[in-house]
Amino acid sequence: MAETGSGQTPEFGLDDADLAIEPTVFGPSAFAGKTVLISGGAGGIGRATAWLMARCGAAVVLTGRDAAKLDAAVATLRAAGLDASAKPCNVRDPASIAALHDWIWDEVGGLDILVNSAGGQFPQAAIDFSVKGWNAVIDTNLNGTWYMTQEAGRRWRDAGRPGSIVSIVVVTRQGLHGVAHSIAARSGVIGLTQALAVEWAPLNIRINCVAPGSIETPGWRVYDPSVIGAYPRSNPMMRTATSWEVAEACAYLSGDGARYVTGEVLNVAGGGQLWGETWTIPRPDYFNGPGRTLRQKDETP
Ligand SMILES: CCCCCCCCCCC/C=C/C(=O)SCCNC(=O)CCNC(=O)[C@H](O)C(C)(C)COP(=O)(O)OP(=O)(O)OC[C@H]1O[C@@H](n2cnc3c(N)ncnc32)[C@H](O)[C@@H]1OP(=O)(O)O
Ligand SMILES: NC(=O)C1=CN([C@@H]2O[C@H](COP(=O)(O)OP(=O)(O)OC[C@H]3O[C@@H](n4cnc5c(N)ncnc54)[C@H](OP(=O)(O)O)[C@@H]3O)[C@@H](O)[C@H]2O)C=CC1
Repeated sequence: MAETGSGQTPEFGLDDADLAIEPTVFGPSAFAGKTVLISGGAGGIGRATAWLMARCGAAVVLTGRDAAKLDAAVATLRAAGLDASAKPCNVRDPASIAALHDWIWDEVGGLDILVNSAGGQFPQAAIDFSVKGWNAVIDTNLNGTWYMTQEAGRRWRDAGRPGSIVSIVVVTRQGLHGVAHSIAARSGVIGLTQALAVEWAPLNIRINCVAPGSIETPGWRVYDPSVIGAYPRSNPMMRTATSWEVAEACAYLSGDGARYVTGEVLNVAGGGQLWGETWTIPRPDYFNGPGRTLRQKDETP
């Protein structure tokens, strides 16, 4: 784990020095002339996506709540000769999203691609969720993604320009436990994506999701080391992955290579979506027993 250009040492994941040189399948002008807005752009996956697309010629605009974190990320991108800027915004606040888009359309010259990577949750047994905790996760991941998506869609419609959106979700169908609030929110984002893929096709707007598996990023700080230790075994490839591996999926789906793809969820999870279960809290004892045969069905597990 190395120092970031911002002087911060991330606990997990690639730093800016890594992101500046990671090899990519995309050519240096794959995103030339494109402006890409990335929420969560100073976080793990968002930052990797910013580096990848900027290295491929895009003007990247980062957003998130923490202005200092954004400024540091932009400084290292610019120091590498890349086109980057930032403006803080809370995705839970539609007014701050409108202000961000005003700035992008007035000062940056418009938008081509939106990557919704702002998000997260905390690990907790669902039965213990507080109302505030539930609302924080739903508001960030479902409402926040919707507010950002709707604002981008309206601007593209009004400008008569095409657009492309990629929203980062989680693998909802199988195997991720201890984050039921997030599964609920992300299932909403996936349903929204499928609905909008149809409604917005006439507007020439494509919309897709990427569902990452175990990706080492600073966001992992909220998980207990004992559960993080099991993440390499959360998929048949038996490893965790880098934010770069998710960034390449975002670049594919948002770019011209996916021009006939809309309404999809691309799992970038090493096959984890077909595998066993993963816990973000310690696995309850109930699931650690041998299980019961039919003859034993009335016994305590
Ligand atoms: C099947 C294949 C899949 C395999 C996958 C395998 C491995 C998966 C790895 C884990 C899965 C996902 C990982 C990630 O997504 S990591 C990257 C994302 N980053 C984060 O999650 C960072 C932390 N989360 C956040 O910052 C969230 O955005 C959050 C919504 C929690 C932040 O909101 P806010 O800033 O408003 O948070 P507050 O601190 O103000 O809290 C608001 C209330 O929320 C409750 N809360 C918060 N934290 C906890 C906690 N740790 N425990 C219990 N409750 C919590 C609480 O009510 C807060 O209010 P109070 O502070 O007043 O009590
Ligand atoms: N890492 C993993 O293993 C996995 C991650 N994911 C998902 O991928 C996405 C990116 O995660 P990752 O990069 O790992 O996590 P990080 O925590 O590193 O990045 C998330 C970013 O979201 C921003 N953010 C959070 N809340 C808000 C808000 N209300 N408004 C604006 N920005 C906000 C944060 O910036 P700031 O604090 O400045 O607001 C932060 O930089 C998340 O949705 C995450 O849940 C899904 C599956 C697995």
